[in-house]
Amino acid sequence: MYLQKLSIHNFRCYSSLDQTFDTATTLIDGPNGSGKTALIEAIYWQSTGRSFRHHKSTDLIKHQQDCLSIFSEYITVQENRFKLGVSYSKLNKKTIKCQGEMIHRQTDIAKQFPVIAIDPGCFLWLDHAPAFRRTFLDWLVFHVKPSYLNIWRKTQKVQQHLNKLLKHGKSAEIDVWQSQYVQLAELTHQARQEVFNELQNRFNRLVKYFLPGQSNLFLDYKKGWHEDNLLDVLISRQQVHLKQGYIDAGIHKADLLCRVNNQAAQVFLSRGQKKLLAILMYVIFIEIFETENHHPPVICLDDIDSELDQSTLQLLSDYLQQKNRQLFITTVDAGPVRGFFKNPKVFHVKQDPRKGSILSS
Ligand SMILES: Nc1ncnc2c1ncn2[C@@H]1O[C@H](COP(=O)(O)OP(=O)(O)OP(=O)(O)O)[C@@H](O)[C@H]1O
Repeated sequence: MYLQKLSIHNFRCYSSLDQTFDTATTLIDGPNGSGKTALIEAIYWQSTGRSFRHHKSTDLIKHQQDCLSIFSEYITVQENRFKLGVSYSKLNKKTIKCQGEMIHRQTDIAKQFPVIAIDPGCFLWLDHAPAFRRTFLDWLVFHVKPSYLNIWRKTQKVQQHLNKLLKHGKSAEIDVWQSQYVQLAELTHQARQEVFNELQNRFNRLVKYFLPGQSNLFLDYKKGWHEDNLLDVLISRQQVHLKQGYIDAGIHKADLLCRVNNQAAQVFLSRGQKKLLAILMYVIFIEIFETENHHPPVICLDDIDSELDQSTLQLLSDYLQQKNRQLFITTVDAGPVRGFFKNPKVFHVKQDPRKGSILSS
């Protein structure tokens, strides 16, 4: 599946854009603030309903406009054409249409037209708070095990209720809810552990390939409680939990830890190595996604070249270009990076005072 046509109206700095692409890598270059990221953000937002820059959707509407819309045409491996249109107005009204039919759930679109974005926020994978890596792991588990979403939601609900009881000191009910929480937390942990094992295998393989000098780099999964039995932990800490009004051990404390020689990797690795490692985590996600879904997602990589040296860039671009993946890559200057890709299509973005951002080849 690849994105062949894209029309953007009133999305951030774009008033109107109509562009066709092919399966070759698309390099988008231009000065700071010209609209490179906004272009891949539009592709990502249309599929997922979210911006990777964590802004409210209303911020995406071009200033002084009331509504944005994005139309695209995807071509499947069997050469079938799918027309997709998403519009969003300041009144929070969103309309999604596929082949002219109204679609009510964004997740149906995200599944059918998957787009994965790797942006500078992702590059801080190691430096982010644990919640970021936990969400990353959960995101991976949701894709591998669709039933996980249900378990995860139930666990969150029971945990919220348990915390409410602790806050109001309702000790009589706590035991029952604690046991229920432990059962669900164990299921959540098991699913995370299984997917983590797969993640770890792939991580070890990719580190050997991309960072051969870092043979002491290890990825670990912390489940969120220290002892084997979570119930024992909750019972022994109940007085503390009653005092603070919440449990401090459980699935909300899980994390992925990366170590070099038993030292936290984030304090040891260079900025470029940390960026590469972060990209590798998303490469693993892409690989696992492809294994589960049998087709590659569209990959958007923002600001690829900063902090990566030439040989790393070559390795990475060779790796990403396998399996007919469609890549959209932004860079301030395509000149030095175009040689890393097979016949890339280069587009230049610039701001026009009247028309907003415009694209030229
Ligand atoms: N809702 C909006 N309406 C109009 N313009 C906007 C809106 N939101 C953001 N912009 C502008 O869009 C422009 C493009 O931003 P974008 O992040 O895409 O630039 P970029 O080319 O990726 O820059 P950099 O190289 O610095 O990362 C910016 O100048 C920004 O001020």
